[in-house]
Amino acid sequence: MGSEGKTAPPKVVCGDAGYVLEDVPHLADYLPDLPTYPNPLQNNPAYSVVKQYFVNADDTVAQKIVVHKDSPRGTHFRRAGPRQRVYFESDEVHACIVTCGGLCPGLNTVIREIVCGLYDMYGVRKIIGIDGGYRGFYSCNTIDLTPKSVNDIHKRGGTILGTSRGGHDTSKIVDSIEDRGVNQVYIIGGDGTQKGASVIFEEIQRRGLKVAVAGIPKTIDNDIVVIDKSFGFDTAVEEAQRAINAAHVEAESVENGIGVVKLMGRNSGFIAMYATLASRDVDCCLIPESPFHMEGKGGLLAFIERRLKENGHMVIVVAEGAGQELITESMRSMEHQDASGNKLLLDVGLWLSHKIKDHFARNQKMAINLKYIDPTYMIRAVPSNASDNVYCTLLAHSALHGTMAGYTGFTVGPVNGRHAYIPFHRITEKQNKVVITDRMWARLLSSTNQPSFISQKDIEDAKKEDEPPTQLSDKENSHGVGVDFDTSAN
Ligand SMILES: Nc1ncnc2c1ncn2[C@@H]1O[C@H](COP(=O)(O)OP(=O)(O)O)[C@@H](O)[C@H]1O
Ligand SMILES: O=P(O)(O)OC[C@H]1O[C@](O)(COP(=O)(O)O)[C@@H](O)[C@@H]1O
Ligand SMILES: [Mg+2]
Repeated sequence: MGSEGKTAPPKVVCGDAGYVLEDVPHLADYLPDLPTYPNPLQNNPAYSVVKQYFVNADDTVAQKIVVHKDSPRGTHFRRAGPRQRVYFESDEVHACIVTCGGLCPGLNTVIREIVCGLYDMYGVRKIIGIDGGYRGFYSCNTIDLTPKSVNDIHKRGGTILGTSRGGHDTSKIVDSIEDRGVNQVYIIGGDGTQKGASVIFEEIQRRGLKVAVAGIPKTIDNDIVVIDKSFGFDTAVEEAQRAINAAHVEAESVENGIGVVKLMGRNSGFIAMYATLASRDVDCCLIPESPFHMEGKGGLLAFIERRLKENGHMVIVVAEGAGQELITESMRSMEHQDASGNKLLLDVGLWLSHKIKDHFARNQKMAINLKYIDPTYMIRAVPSNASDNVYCTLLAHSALHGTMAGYTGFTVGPVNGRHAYIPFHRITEKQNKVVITDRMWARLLSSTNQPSFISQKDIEDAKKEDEPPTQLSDKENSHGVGVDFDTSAN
């Protein structure tokens, strides 16, 4: 089937005034003679009345929206949405959906909306779910998915398909795709999953198969670059408020009360930062991007003493990846990894709680009353909130419009509020991190009045970096927290 060849280089198109399109692959790139069909949406009673429903073939989305008079137009991505012509007939499509990596609110909503979208908009009838992440591709069990079977799943946390870490064997996965006759693969997962999706796509292309591969970015940590934010993040921040409120109530009810709340965030502290900014009850927020120290003037312990003297209580929010180097210094280093190769973290919340208790007990300066709350999995296991549900729907629709139109090897997501198809390599080349020399972290520091722990070297390093901004980093181009999604064309 088709011509077998090497992996194609990234598709980059340059235009006038510094315009660059970082395009995504298309089935026609390696299968040039594929037939096309009119998009069945043009006869769909709900959608046919929409003015300009189909996306113009040349529409692209700018990565940078704040520009200066003379600045080049910069990087663009192909705009997501339905096309006039599609590369699959309805009864030809055999789609599969897989969820990988850690849980995240909204996984079930994305699954539901892919199934219902393919059924209702494109008349697709063959959709299966892969059981338990990538390794499910080489088990016999698959789950038949219909609008009826997925009808209520968005009200539940987790993923009805199950998930796993590790177990990615590219050629076995593609063998399974080929053997089952699957021709559209929807892969929902984080940075690790998108790396896996990228190599699956490359192998499919190498074998010359008419199989479209779409990635839907999932990460509660919001550590995926380029896109405005990831689904489930808002829900997580909202759910974290309950834990912070509990910590605050406990802390202010006793003399010298300290509430320590640990939140998720392996390498990126977005949940902790936004939960802190939203709550206003937090006195100190510790994230992986901002190394801190305990002892001495300007250290965390001195700050705690000061805040307790001023207010009589305090709340500390700590992201799970914060202070790892401090813990490994004081314990024997344990370099363990999970099945996907992610570093296993030491419990910073417990460590911090012991350190604080020990400090006040040793110095006998004041009696403290510390409560440690670890709501991490409770925050991850809840169903998505209303706004994440709508966002998940748009992601699912953008993904299936893309595959029906023959695009492949892409991740879908909002870039400056407009959904775009982004090549895998742009999503997987680095992680999205809180930039501690940006305005958003400054807002946090000013709201908590905690020590910044930022050294002159951090400031110099940040100045040297000249990278395109990401949305939540609140650099020049970002929207900050709120992203107004244009729902009209997704
Ligand atoms: N570099 C990689 N190449 C291929 N597969 C990968 C890669 N990194 C991770 N994976 C696979 O992706 C899946 C999820 O990865 P993981 O890091 O656990 O979660 P997440 O996708 O949420 O970041 C696992 O099955 C893992 O084997
Ligand atoms: O206990 P698990 O399932 O390995 O998950 C823990 C990890 O999952 C996360 O919430 C999200 O990580 P992924 O996006 O890689 O799934 C991390 O913050 C956390 O370290
Ligand atoms: Mg990850």
